[in-house]
Amino acid sequence: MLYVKAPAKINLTLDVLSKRPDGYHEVEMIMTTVDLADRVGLEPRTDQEIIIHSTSNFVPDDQRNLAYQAAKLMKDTYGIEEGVSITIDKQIPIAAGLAGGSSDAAATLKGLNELWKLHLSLDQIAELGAQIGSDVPYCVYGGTAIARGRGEKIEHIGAPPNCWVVLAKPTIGVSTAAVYGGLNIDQIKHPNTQAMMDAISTGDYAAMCSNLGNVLEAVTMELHPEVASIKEQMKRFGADAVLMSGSGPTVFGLVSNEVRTTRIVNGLRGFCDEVYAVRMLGEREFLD
Ligand SMILES: C[C@](O)(CO)[C@H](O)COP(=O)(O)OP(=O)(O)OC[C@H]1O[C@@H](n2ccc(N)nc2=O)[C@H](O)[C@@H]1O
Ligand SMILES: Nc1ncnc2c1ncn2[C@@H]1O[C@H](COP(=O)(O)OP(=O)(O)OP(=O)(O)O)[C@@H](O)[C@H]1O
Repeated sequence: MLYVKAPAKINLTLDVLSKRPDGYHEVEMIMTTVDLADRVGLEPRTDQEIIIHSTSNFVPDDQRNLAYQAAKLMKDTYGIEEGVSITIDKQIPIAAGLAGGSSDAAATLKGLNELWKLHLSLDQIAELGAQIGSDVPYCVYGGTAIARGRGEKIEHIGAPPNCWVVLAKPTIGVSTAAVYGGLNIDQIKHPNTQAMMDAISTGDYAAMCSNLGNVLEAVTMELHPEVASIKEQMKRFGADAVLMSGSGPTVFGLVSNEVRTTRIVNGLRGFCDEVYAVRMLGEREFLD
């Protein structure tokens, strides 16, 4: 069995620039990987089947699974005459805005590249991944990056200043399509992406905190007021800055010290079932 780590991401910024004729939105967003990860196991099969086993009952075990779609795409593109059993040890909350499914798909593509000895570069794998979902190319590389286009154009940047990240996911799941669909482009309050880039490149933690921003947050909060109340709680318990990740509903808080991190996690446990304290993984070379 070949095991591949599939880490979650958070969005430090998420801006929407325009709506495209193909129905997607032109985005500009800074993402970074955190050390909360699924583990994807790949085992070759002599038949042609792609079989999914997952530790979660809430993840589909058929062609709707993004890991299944990744394996099918790779098999069809390169004419592979064998199958694969894929085991997903699910640790990342589902439909959370943390790119769990996209990361499983990216890990599957990277693992099958080895298992099937395809010798593809990361760039080639990322290009394949874009056919599965907008977040998959970023997940193929991981680390810290600014993504543009519909999310598939990736430019790597340095690691953010070191801190703790508290993640809290309300029990609701969110449909990404519904959130983008609810966005009113004319009323967007754009985050300052350049200021966030500068904060990261100079290692300025306070500036990173004050420049967090996500234009989808207001849309998801309107649909799910729980998101606003978790943000409030997290601030009240002492986070330095709080934001919703991706299309939500997971809220993350940045915290500079460990004692306060523990206090926030313990405080939130009363309000929220899924709470985690994690670190940013920063640069790509620290991922494995
Ligand atoms: C919210 C984010 O997670 C932020 O990283 C991503 O933008 C969404 O990435 P994803 O879940 O991989 O999205 P996809 O599976 O490609 O698209 C799901 C749906 O979201 C909407 N969508 C997605 C990406 C984008 N740039 N514009 C969009 O309008 C579309 O309605 C699309 O049908
Ligand atoms: N391997 C997978 N893991 C989790 N969900 C999956 C997977 N494959 C397909 N799905 C489906 O995708 C939906 C979205 O789940 P996912 O956890 O990827 O959302 P997300 O974290 O919001 O992703 P993103 O941030 O990329 O929008 C789920 O409702 C689930 O039915």
